[in-house]
Amino acid sequence: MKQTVYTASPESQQIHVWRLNAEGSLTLVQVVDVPGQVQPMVVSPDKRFLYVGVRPEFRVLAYRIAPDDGALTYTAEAPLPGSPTHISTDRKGQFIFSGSYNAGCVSVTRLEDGLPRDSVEVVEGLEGCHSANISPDNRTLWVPALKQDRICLFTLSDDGHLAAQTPAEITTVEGAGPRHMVFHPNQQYAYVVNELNSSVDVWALNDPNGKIERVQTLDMMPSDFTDTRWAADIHITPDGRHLYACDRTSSLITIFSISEDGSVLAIEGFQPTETQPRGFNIDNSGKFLVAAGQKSHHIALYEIKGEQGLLEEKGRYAVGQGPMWVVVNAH
Ligand SMILES: O=C1O[C@H](COP(=O)(O)O)[C@@H](O)[C@H](O)[C@H]1O
Repeated sequence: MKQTVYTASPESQQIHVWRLNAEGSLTLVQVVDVPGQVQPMVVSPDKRFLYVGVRPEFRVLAYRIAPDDGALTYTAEAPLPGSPTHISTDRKGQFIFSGSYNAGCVSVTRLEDGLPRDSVEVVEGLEGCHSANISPDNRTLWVPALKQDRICLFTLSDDGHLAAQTPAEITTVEGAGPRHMVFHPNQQYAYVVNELNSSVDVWALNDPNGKIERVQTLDMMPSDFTDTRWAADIHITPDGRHLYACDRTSSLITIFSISEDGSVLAIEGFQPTETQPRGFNIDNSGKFLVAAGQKSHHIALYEIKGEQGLLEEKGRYAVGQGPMWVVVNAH
């Protein structure tokens, strides 16, 4: 399996393309100058395209991915209704979802043969909208509205429209600020990182009547941490055994183990990382983690080790200015 790491650096308007070598190192393949401040990125389910959200002219750009070395070629673009804070796709590669924190909306852009075309839906009134996450069955879009302490639930129709479900939302504790999330591979649990109180919620999805219940809330900070909490990103290993979440003030990655059934998290340790880690990701084999330091202008590569999933640093690399998003593609 070949793997490519993409990092987005909005301040220098660049995407760095890296080959991830099996022994745990990165080799620079390409530096792409992007026509705008590049922030969120996602690879299409068929691995042919990288979609990136840019500003100040709000657009999604599509880059074709070279199958041999992962290099990018600009191919197409489409406008977005607000500054793209988060970009994702549905699981069939028919739609792009973009959440906008500043515009308080989520939008759906139709894809045609992998290329972004027209906008088919915009839902407003989602204050501090921070991500859009399609469920494993491709039916429900989970949209955290950070400033409203709620995660809105929409049914995705075949033509890309979003209909509020009943109930239309789940709520966190007051002041939590739900931001990013991941699903367990067994499809029974979701894990949400809350920005404003640096906690992680475990949501159970296995109720026979479809009720979504919060079954655990964990403080992700060390017990002696007293500074401002400012969590950012969360990722899970493909085998569902380890979960990681980062906090920007402390520049720590919290390492969690996950119980066999996915229902219980336990903190295994804290990994100091690059300054102000706003984005990180895990490779497709579950062996490596790459974290971006928005203030260090470097990325760090870690090997995920042992039963506890602790992180061992393998190297750090200069990227562009203000790196804040990491994607890993297997091809
Ligand atoms: O993480 C955060 O994100 C929001 C939105 O970011 P943007 O890059 O889409 O403008 C930001 O305003 C907030 O302060 C920050 O904590």
